[in-house]
Amino acid sequence: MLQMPSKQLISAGIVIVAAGRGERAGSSKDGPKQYRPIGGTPVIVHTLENFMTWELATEIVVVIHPDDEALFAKALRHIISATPIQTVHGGPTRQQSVLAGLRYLKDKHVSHVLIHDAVRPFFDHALLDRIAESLGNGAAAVLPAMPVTDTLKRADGAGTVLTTVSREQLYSAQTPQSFAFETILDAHEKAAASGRSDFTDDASIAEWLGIPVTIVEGTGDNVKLTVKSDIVMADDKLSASLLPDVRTGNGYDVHQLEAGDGVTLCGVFIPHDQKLKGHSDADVALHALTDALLATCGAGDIGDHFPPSDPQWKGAASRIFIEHAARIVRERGGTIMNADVSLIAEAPKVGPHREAMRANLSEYLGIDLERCSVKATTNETIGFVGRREGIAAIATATVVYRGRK
Ligand SMILES: Nc1ccn([C@@H]2O[C@H](COP(=O)(O)OP(=O)(O)OP(=O)(O)O)[C@@H](O)[C@H]2O)c(=O)n1
Ligand SMILES: C[C@](O)(CO)[C@H](O)COP(=O)(O)O
Repeated sequence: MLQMPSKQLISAGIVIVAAGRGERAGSSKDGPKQYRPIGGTPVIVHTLENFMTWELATEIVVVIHPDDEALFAKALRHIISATPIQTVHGGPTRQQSVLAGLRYLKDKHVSHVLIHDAVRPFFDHALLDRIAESLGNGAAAVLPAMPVTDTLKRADGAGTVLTTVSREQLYSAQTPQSFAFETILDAHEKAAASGRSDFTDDASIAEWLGIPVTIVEGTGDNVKLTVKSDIVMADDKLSASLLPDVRTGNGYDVHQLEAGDGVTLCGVFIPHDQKLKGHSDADVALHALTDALLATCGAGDIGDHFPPSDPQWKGAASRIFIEHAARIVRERGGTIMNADVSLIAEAPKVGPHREAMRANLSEYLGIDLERCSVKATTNETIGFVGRREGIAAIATATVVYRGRK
């Protein structure tokens, strides 16, 4: 007779707790740590996709904070699968959030439940299968854990070591902690009724009631993203496996010359017997470079952002325009790698001012001087440039955006 693998005997509800505030990770414009991008995608999306592609997951509920509705909806836009995801609101402690998720699953006919921290995105299906196998073999409570490998110290509040603690028999607890559904729901209800809300994991609630907890081997990668450096490390790890997304943009601009006292090029004023005509300071070089930057992320051109018809830009320093473009690039995940400007002018001479111009670009764009280049050529006395009727500029920007898998 064909034997079913014991993991197939379970129908697994999944509770993903994501209602924490992530205080230890510090604040960020992306919201609490579960919504911060790693490798370009919010942490919680990695976690969700990992469960959604596991064959035994029958029902997934995500426990979110009431303030995070919009953040969660935005994160979901990264998910291609049509699998519906339910949400419920969590409570002030992890324990209360888990109970909210378990209560949601009450009438969903799942035999077992896997309870997981949203901020542990790096588990794999092999771990889930080990857990399911153990549950299928009759374990009431399964804890993925790793033996402690560091030497452990107990210290006083001032940071002085009091003693070395033996690591024998010590394990570091991970999630998903997994249970026979009715058993853990009942245990959580009892813990809540007792007035306790300080259990930091679900296995400890089972232990509190004398329910045996079986350890299965966790994975070294299944770390909880707790502090800021955990998130930086996770981002580096994922970003390294992404394809580089290098984009170049070019820009071109011309301004007419008329009688005057000097021209401003790359933010440097050069005394001259002519000036450039324009609505702003007519810095043709910065205008071309602004367009080049905007072109790396399809953000239109300088006129879209600073219409010449708008009186507020009359006489404006073009530094405003280029800093605005650099900000847009950064907001869209870009890192400016190189900025290259070629000026085409019969006069004045650019050479003596070139280093000052590069220094300005470096300051405006917030990048190293060696990534900023300014070159100049005459037009060999021909054409409108050669007749000193105008100055032209061509610019190229190179930007690396966060890559894609
Ligand atoms: N009231 C809470 C507290 C925590 N969690 C979730 O439980 C997991 C446990 O991770 P933890 O690092 O403790 O998260 P936070 O409580 O957010 O972190 P902190 O203590 O630094 O504020 C996280 O996915 C977190 O969102 C939750 O759902 N509800
Ligand atoms: C559930 C848990 O992730 C297992 O390691 C952990 O107990 C959460 O505890 P924390 O104190 O909220 O970090």
